[in-house]
Amino acid sequence: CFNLLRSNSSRRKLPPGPYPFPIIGNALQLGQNPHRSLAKLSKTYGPLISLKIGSQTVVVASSPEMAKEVLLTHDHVLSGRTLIAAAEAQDHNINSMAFLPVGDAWRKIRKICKEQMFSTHQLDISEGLRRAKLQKLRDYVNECCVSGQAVRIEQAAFTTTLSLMSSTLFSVDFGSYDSNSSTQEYKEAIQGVMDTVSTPNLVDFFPMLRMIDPQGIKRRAEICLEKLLGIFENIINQRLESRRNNNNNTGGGLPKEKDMLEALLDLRQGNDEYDLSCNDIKHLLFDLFVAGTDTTAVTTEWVMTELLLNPEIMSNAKHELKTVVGDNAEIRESDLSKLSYLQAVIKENFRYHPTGPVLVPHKSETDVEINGYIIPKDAQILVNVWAMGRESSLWSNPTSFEPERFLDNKINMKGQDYKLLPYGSGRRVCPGQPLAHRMLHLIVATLIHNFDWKFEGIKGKDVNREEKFGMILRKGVPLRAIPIKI
Ligand code: HEM
Repeated sequence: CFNLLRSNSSRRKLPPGPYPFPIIGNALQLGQNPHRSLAKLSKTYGPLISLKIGSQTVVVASSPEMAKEVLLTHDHVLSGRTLIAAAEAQDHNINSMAFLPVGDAWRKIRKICKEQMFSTHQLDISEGLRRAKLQKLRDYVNECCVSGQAVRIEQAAFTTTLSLMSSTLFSVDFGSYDSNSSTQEYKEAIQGVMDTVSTPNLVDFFPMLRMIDPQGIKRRAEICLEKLLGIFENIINQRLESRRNNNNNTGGGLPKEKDMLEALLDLRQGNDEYDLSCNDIKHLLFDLFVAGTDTTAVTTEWVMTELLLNPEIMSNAKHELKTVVGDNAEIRESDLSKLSYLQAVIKENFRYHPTGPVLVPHKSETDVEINGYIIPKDAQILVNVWAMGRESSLWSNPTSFEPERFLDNKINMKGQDYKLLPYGSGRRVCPGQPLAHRMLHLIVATLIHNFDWKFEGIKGKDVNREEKFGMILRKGVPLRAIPIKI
């Protein structure tokens, strides 16, 4: 009885929201597209709402003001992560930057990422590793031109990001455009991990089911994580071996790799502040690899879809590339800052098709008061950036793709403009953004500077903007397009 009274009184102070059904709470109200259902609910109940999913309280912020409250004003207590069963596979949760609570271990990894791995200096010295991989993309699309074959854009973008990421991280090329190659295996493992962390798991909402794992999600996660972590362990061991051999070779060994693994291993020497164990490095490579590959590939597919659906915008972007890059097939990373129209296209894409529609869920570490409402300790916090991108009070013609809206303003994507937050903001902001920015612009620029594109099939019939919800918002129907050599 005491508990009942308590839950009723705390319910009164919670942000408003639909009344929860017993046991399941509001689960059925979320449907296939929770980002859209939550956007609708926020129209009824306001920009800060609360729901119950099983035993979990979920709070959703859907306006720039509420996003700022969550990600800036109260960021220090709202930057936790809800522990989900899938993340416990291979003890990843206790080693992972993406799942560790904000504390010393997490801070150390973030500092290394910011200052050492994703610094402009480190990215500049690893540029050469990426250049050759874009040549491979051009070669592949050229072959498709010759054979008149359509390119499955998400597949090609995935292979390219896999190639760019594995080269940047440890100078091994995992990406091959040959459909029978091991690329498919990596893809399955990476997307397997993404699926296991995105699929709503009953266990996470009804903890008493933990032992049973009724959907088998934890078991699947164990398989995918074991596979990828095993690959990274081998790569680290081989690199340690070759560093030892190089040190023993007094006549000057092989030139040092310029990749991030080498930078991480160099840092360990006599530097406690940056000292990560091999186990830490293995889990870090895993996080970067999984968080960086699929996100960038899916975003590329959305950008290409919009460019194909909007021929005038495609033509403007091509014209800018011709002016800045000239007839060179190769786009240099130093060209990117001069491509303001292309940058506007990518921003507009993030507004319209944010890759993480509700960011990655945060968790409140204590009770917090926002706008007179209590966000209880351990609540899951979502920021519905998808809803903000479609809000007509924030954007004119929100359902129309208009990169021009970003040409005359200084809105950036670094987390300072709360109406455009594709990488989040505050303590948990995406650490890989500087690399993502380069990869994304390079892949799109390479595809459109060197080729014309036309839809396979009839425009409008086969190509649409249907979405498939998950931690990443995928295209419902994959884009296939036919390249034409310019
Ligand atoms: C289009 C590309 C990308 C997008 C849209 C994106 C977006 C995001 C978002 C929204 C978050 C969650 C922020 C939050 O919790 O509030 C995040 C976290 C993260 N991202 Fe990215 N990301 C991208 C690419 C990358 C790349 C290339 C890497 C690494 C190489 C990366 C590594 C990470 C990691 C490790 C986290 C978790 C950080 C933490 O919890 O402390 N991401 N990203």
